[in-house]
Amino acid sequence: MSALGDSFCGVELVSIRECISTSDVVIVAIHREYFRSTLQDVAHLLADKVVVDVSNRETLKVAQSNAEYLASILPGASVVKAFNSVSAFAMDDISESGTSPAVYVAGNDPEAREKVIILAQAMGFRAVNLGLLKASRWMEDDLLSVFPLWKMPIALATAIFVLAWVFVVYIYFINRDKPPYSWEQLFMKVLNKPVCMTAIAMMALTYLPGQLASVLQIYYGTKHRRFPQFMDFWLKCRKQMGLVSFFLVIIHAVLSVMMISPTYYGSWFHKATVTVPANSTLNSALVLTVSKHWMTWKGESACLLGTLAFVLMGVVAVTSIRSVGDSLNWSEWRSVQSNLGYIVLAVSAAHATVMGAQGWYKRGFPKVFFAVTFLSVLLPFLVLAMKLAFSLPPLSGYLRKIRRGWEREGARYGDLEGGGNGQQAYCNLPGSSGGARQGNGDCCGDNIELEKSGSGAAFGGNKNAQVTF
Ligand SMILES: NC(=O)C1=CN([C@@H]2O[C@H](COP(=O)(O)OP(=O)(O)OC[C@H]3O[C@@H](n4cnc5c(N)ncnc54)[C@H](OP(=O)(O)O)[C@@H]3O)[C@@H](O)[C@H]2O)C=CC1
Ligand SMILES: [Fe+3]
Repeated sequence: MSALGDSFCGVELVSIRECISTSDVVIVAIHREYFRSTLQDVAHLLADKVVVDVSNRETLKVAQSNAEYLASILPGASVVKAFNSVSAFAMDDISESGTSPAVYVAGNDPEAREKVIILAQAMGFRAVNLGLLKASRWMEDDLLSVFPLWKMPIALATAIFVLAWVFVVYIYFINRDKPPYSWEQLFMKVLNKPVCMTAIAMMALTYLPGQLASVLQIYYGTKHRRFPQFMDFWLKCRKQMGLVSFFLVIIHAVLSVMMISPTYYGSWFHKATVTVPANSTLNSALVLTVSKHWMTWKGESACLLGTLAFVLMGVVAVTSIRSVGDSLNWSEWRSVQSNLGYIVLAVSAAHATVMGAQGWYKRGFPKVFFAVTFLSVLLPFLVLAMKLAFSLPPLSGYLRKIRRGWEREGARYGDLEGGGNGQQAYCNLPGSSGGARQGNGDCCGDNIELEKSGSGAAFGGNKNAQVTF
């Protein structure tokens, strides 16, 4: 061993027994399958020591985490789960990167946990105390799931897009004797419509669960009841849904700008007409100069509203980046994520309304339901109407009371332990909405107390995701 030790850059190589006898904190850096064979003979030596499990699993959702399994092999030791989310590369890199990655720490013995937190901080990491060892299940699961919060928003956006595309093709190509567009326009002009419909629908769906949560809180008469599981998940995905919407808005804006011309947007431009007098006799060639293709009020206002929506949505999206969000205080973050978010939704709906309103009037009921712009604004206006209703008395005051802990007589508590996201055992998990029981009903997080475990504002996810208590 001493011969080998020279090649370990000053790290002393000793036997397991010697290592244990000379250390207060022992880091077990072996794979789970070797825990028992390696450690059961020295379990008595590890009694009263802090044993750190850094291992990871290969399968999701097991009844017992690696750390809990280790604790069962070492009953006398204080097992703490930590460092499993930090790769060997990150360990090496931390001194140069200038950043401090998070190390999550969980263990049943608070003193042992504190020791490991101090150790992690001394190594340059940002330690996050996750509480009891049960949280190690989440710590191990988390590394195995790939973009868990993106799957639903992307699947939903794809489904809406496909439906919208089929609808657009039907109303413009199949349901018309003389299609208004050529098949050559399928790639931009026609495609841009379902893109726009999907973008605005996703934007509305980002803010809808916050409003539905308000409905549920009023119905329950208390905030101390979990939301249904799908609501909890929906609330958690709002950031991803908002970003999916933003990416679609970028595509819509670029496609629209490329097509802006009287040929593509006839009603946005004044017609340039040349009148040849009926009795004129032309002795020379007639020269027609067609100019003055400036936009009508409709074209200009639609462009203005579209640009405003795009830029403001960019601001909301940028503040959803954690490092940017962290630089804002609570009020600033809330103003952007909630108030500005609803303004973006309203401006986007106004953009589509300006473009379509004349057409809706001409079509009349029920043909108006075949108008792309009309269908696009239904959901946004529903969400905005709900937001308005919950922001005005008497509902605003009633909701505020509920969110500050007041409970209606005969409040519907439901099954407190059922539902939720199954993560309630470890309430302060990063990125979790902490179970829907305290889930913040409102996108805007009207209630700061809720934010500790609440789901934060719509787009930004959970501002206080890293809060530990
Ligand atoms: N590598 C990484 O970036 C990260 C790793 N982890 C976790 O750390 C642990 C170690 O990972 P890593 O170092 O990459 O893996 P390695 O395979 O490189 O190392 C495994 C270690 O386990 C020992 N070992 C192998 N077989 C046995 C056995 N039969 N009995 C006893 N000990 C044995 C090895 O000892 P020997 O040298 O004598 O063969 C070696 O020290 C794993 O649980 C992993 O999940 C966690 C986060 C990041
Ligand atoms: Fe548009």
